[in-house]
Amino acid sequence: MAQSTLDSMPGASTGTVVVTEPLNFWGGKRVKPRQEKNAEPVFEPATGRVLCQMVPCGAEEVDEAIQSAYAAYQKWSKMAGMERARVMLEAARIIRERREKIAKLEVINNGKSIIEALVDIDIAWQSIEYYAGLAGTLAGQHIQLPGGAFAYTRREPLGVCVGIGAWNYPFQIASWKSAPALACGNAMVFKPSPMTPVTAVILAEIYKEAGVPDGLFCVVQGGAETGSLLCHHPKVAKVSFTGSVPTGKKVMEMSAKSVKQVTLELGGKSPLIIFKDCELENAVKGALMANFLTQGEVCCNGTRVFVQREIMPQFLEEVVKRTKAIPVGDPLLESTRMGALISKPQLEKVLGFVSQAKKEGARVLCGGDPFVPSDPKLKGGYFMSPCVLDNCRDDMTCVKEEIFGPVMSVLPFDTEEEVIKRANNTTFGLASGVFTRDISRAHRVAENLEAGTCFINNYNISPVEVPFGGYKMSGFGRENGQVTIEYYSQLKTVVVEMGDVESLF
Ligand SMILES: NC(=O)C1=CN([C@@H]2O[C@H](COP(=O)(O)OP(=O)(O)OC[C@H]3O[C@@H](n4cnc5c(N)ncnc54)[C@H](O)[C@@H]3O)[C@@H](O)[C@H]2O)C=CC1
Ligand SMILES: C[N+](C)(C)CCCC(=O)O
Repeated sequence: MAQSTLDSMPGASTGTVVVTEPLNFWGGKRVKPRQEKNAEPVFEPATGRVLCQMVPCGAEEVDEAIQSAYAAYQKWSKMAGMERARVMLEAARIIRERREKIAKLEVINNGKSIIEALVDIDIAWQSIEYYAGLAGTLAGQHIQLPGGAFAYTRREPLGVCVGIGAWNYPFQIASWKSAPALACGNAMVFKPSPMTPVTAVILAEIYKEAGVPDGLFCVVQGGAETGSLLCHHPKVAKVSFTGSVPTGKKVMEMSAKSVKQVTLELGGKSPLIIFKDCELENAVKGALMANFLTQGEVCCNGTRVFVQREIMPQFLEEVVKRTKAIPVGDPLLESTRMGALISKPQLEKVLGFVSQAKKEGARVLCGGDPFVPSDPKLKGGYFMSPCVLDNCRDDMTCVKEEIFGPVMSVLPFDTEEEVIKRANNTTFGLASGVFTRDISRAHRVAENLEAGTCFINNYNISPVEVPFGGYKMSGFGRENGQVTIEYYSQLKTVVVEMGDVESLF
């Protein structure tokens, strides 16, 4: 049953797959929803067809999943880091072996191109492999005290952690959250976005197959209500959330009631600054990478592209030429470079941003329209042509708000000082980028930008060794890199007396 969705993948094409297996997972197996009455249809973005039903978990189901995670945590946390590492390495190996099938299912549910989904799945197993490597290195400190006394610290897990995911990187987000959690000895209950429910449960099955105790990685389906049940549950020690700023604030508020730790990966409106001394072809490629991955539905996208005035004409000519050449269409074809947006409302929202931009005086240099591919089966898909906006000003809606679609806003600038001020004039602070051949300038700009990441002469690469996370309202806490161990563990201090107690009483 479990394997059957994946097993049907090799021959699957767009418009053919229906998922009927239960999508919840706890106690080491898939679990049928208790009542189907609140089922919501899940759509295949490339066709608009119903892919499956998502049935939200209620309070009893959430509690069952958390209890099962807690039981697994008690076993897993007692194992040596090296033993946990071995299981995690096996999980990474299985994902690598099934990468094509998992990527295909991800495409069918998310709409992104297969070429990107394969990279996503690779980054997912790499993250599990990376944290497996760290699991055996967790250690404390030994501190000498007077009179032979000493103290030592232990790095201990938190307990049951909750992961709440967005729909743009469904499998990758589940892996990025569970890998450091599991490496530290925690269990995780993961809730995917209700729009992309089908691949998290595949990860749960793979962890099980690799040998984790039953319940260690659970999946509960649902939306806001299920999410808030998770954030309120007394047995949950931490919530790691990826999504929008308004929901992130609610998650933090709910978690505060029982003092749960929180990691928030929220939205952005990141600046990409292109100086006239850049290598122009690389800067243009960087701008495309910064805006058009996953149909522009990426939180760290560099959607405010500041271009130094002297090179604006050449930049625009090249960026428009390349944007017009992006093959949009069937996301399962290897030649496709842009697939369908996640949903009809999201498509309408993004097109709404483009028409608002026009009203406010922006000029559409290309794209920004609904796109109907010639293949009849894609007629109901949520496609649009990637868009470049010129004549933008800092006060325009398209420059201030996160669009989450394939829309690049280009803004001219004159001086470094001016562009830093304008780049930082936002409540977001997730990422940033700079293209220049002047190395001092590159590092000076990186220092002065208020963002959790700055890419120099590239954009949107995400090696798992490198920490990722926001400044300002883009959130706090980090994912990936060594530092994330600190966000999934706590330090215990043990103080040891070797002599007599000197009592004041
Ligand atoms: N930073 C990022 O990676 C992402 C940002 N976004 C932004 O958010 C916008 C809306 O997308 P949504 O998927 O609706 O984002 P969202 O922030 O509403 O949802 C993200 C996750 O939180 C869950 N959730 C919703 N309400 C909750 C609550 N009250 N308590 C606990 N969990 C809750 C959702 O079910 C989903 O799993 C997008 O248009 C985009 O601007 C969306 C997805 C990813
Ligand atoms: C993989 N990467 C860097 C393109 C995006 C990851 C952040 C997100 O969830 O949007």
